[in-house]
Amino acid sequence: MIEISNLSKSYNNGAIKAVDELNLEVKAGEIFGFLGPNGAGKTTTIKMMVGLLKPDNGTITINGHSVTESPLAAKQSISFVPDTPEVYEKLTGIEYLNFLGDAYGVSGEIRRERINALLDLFELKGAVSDLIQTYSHGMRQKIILIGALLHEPEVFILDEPMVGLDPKSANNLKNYMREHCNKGNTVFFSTHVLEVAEKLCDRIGIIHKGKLIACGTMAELNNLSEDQESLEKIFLELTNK
Ligand SMILES: Nc1ncnc2c1ncn2[C@@H]1O[C@H](COP(=O)(O)OP(=O)(O)OP(=O)(O)O)[C@@H](O)[C@H]1O
Repeated sequence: MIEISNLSKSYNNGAIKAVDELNLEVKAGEIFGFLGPNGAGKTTTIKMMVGLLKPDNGTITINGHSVTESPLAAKQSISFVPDTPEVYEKLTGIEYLNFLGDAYGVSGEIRRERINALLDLFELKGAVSDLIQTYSHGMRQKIILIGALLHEPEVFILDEPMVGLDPKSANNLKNYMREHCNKGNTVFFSTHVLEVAEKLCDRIGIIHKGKLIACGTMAELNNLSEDQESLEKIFLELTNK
């Protein structure tokens, strides 16, 4: 469960208000899609949620733990997939996964089983002994996803996760997200792919110029728009105001 209250963040000594008094709640068992135009404040919000940026104001609580007051407890239940697949290039895929298994305390048979299943799911088994520096963009994205899923996070946070994935892997990831939430976990992800958000998410939030301008189920968002045709139409109407 994620609770965000009055969250704000500025850059350049206040000249750029990236996130402005954001309030948001995502319940256990929900897939939440975070949408917004370029520069709206999605990545800044996500970086504060995972403890990579300090908020100017407001609070973020993950499964009851404040990200700023109890960062270790909060981070233990999070996995984060950033929008740029930067990863230790001098490790092989399997060395990287074992490193994360050690960091998150996933050991023995469970580690082996999960790594095998996830490598099969994302079709990366053939490359797992190669150095990550030889991986393509999509392969790097996949090894980061596998590493992030290794400890079966209660709260799975992803910044534009479909970018660089081939259609089959993207589909496998979407199915995984749904199964993960069906077990009572939470998924929060940002995307520009409105079709994915419309089909996959239980609820959607739209951020524009740092402010949450809409939030709800597709049915609730439909009620905010004169043109109830598609999420694309609703998004364009709301963010053009
Ligand atoms: N390190 C930084 N220093 C100064 N300004 C920044 C910094 N990072 C982001 N910004 C600004 O903050 C605002 C929000 O940026 P952010 O990256 O959070 O948007 P976003 O919604 O993730 O955009 P995109 O969809 O393009 O990835 C933008 O105006 C951006 O220029």
